[in-house]
Amino acid sequence: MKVLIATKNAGKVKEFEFMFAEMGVEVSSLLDVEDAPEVEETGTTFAENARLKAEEIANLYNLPVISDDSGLVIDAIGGRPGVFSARYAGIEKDDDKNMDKVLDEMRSVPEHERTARFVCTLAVARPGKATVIVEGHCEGSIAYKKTGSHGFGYDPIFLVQGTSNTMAELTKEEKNQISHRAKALAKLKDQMHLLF
Ligand SMILES: O=P(O)(O)OP(=O)(O)OP(=O)(O)OC[C@H]1O[C@@H](n2cnc3c(O)ncnc32)[C@H](O)[C@@H]1O
Ligand SMILES: [Mg+2]
Repeated sequence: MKVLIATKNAGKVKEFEFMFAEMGVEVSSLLDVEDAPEVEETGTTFAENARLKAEEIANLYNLPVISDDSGLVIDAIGGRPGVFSARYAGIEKDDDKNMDKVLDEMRSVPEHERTARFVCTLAVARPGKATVIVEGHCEGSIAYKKTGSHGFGYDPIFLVQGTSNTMAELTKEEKNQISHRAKALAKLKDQMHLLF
């Protein structure tokens, strides 16, 4: 069994490969597809963007697909970067620049006001059928500096709630136990038949 994930983010692909392997399912992504389109993320919510990405790719290749729209929501700055997480510091999707921008905006925010969460919205789209959308959250707070080298995106500045570790200090096994992406995928577990 194989499922197409409608994403070009290599960090997401690795996590899906790991989580789907436990279910005996192989994963491919738009990184394996020549000339895959760049779907414009014009939505104002994770769910709208997840739907846009999944439906465009499902209709184009006439296959069931899963898309992932995710990001970091920080309370002290009005929920930013939110749906702009990938391109917060510019269109070139530079994780380091994105984190630097967040750290800079959060420099004078005291510890108890640094609460944040990762959100992951997954959409399952099938040609000619209704799209299914699920969401997972992972609570935490924003560190004052980057620590750790695992994971991707904002992981080095995200302190996991109830620990003194950033998400980037966790092993992939640990992250995939508690992450927003793992929680969202768990909600799809009894709907896997939609994909095959
Ligand atoms: O749209 P696709 O092709 O899937 O890839 P993308 O990188 O553009 O993905 P999004 O539009 O969903 O943007 C989400 C951004 O949020 C961040 N992000 C999402 N999940 C994360 C995670 O588990 N850890 C750290 N950062 C994460 C990361 O910077 C992503 O680029
Ligand atoms: Mg994107």
